[in-house]
Amino acid sequence: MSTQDERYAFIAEWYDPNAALIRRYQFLYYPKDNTIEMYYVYLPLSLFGLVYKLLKIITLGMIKPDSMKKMGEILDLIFKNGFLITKMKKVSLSRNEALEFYQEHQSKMFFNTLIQYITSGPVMAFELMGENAVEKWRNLLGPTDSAEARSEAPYSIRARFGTDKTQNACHGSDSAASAARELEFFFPAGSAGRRNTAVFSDCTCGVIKPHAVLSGVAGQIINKILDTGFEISAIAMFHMERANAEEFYEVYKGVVQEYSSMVDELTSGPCIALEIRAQNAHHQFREMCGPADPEIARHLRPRTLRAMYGRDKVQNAIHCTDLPEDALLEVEYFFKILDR
Ligand SMILES: Nc1ncnc2c1ncn2[C@@H]1O[C@H](COP(=O)(O)OP(=O)(O)OP(=O)(O)O)[C@@H](O)[C@H]1O
Repeated sequence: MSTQDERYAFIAEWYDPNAALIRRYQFLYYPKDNTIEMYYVYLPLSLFGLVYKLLKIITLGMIKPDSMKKMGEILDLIFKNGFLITKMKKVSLSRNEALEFYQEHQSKMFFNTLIQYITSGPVMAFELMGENAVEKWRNLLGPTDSAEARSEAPYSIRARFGTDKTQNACHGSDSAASAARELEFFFPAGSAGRRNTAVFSDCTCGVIKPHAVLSGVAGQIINKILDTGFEISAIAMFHMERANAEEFYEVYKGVVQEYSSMVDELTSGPCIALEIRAQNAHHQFREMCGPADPEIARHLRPRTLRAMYGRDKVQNAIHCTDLPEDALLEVEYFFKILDR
């Protein structure tokens, strides 16, 4: 081949969060005129499913009722162990939903106890992505029995947060096939899935921004919010469309210079929306977030979330509702309108 005909071919993969699949592209680079060509490599959905299964790169994780108060620490461990969380939602399972989810255990002696336990309070389901995710997540969980976990795998999640054989902190799919079924149970393709747990009263809205989620500090932020005594009554991950982000930030349009950059940031990756409850939630939570500019926050209020996790006025770690009268509207925007 002459240098005139020379070309370099690359396969690039991009995880499309809206479609929840990996899109594959072929790039061709032609040195003779410095041009590129790009082709979308089409694989039917079923084949993508197969690829997922073969590579075992996604799995379902769930924080069980006994460990929901440790949600922040558990999420932090997940990020530190190199997983990507691509979907997440706090839900309350009804008895029928629990029976369906744990159908494979219906003949077991412990079945009734298990159903009672898993419906005793809200749980948090999440999709985890990473190399060999099914096995890696099960290893991080440790043995089923928390006591055994403490002696055999002392750094595992069940050793650290579990109580006994039933109350063992977290669940993980046991195979790629179970992962596919369980992910479909919580996050069915083409619909919002299980109902979120928002209560829409005495609340305010918090949104952990994409830069903070992508840099792996969302667990620490959630931990601090819980430690301060706020209730996180609803939580879900969103991948915002531009039109939605513009609508959400509508009140800042023409008022705040950074409006367009704020929209860019909110659409740059996954964000985590929270319904925060407390007495005087709006005021208290704003106090905890601190001044909008992290530089100012670091000088004046160094223990606030923006001082600790913010980078600049746009990437300031967390959004909190400005005006008390907008608090419920913002919570409704995420948990009634976007998560229908
Ligand atoms: N012997 C038991 N006594 C009481 N509860 C049990 C017992 N064995 C299992 N369980 C409960 O049932 C769940 C499902 O049991 P399974 O055998 O699938 O364990 P696992 O695969 O380690 O856990 P999980 O499916 O939740 O990830 C356990 O996580 C635990 O909550």
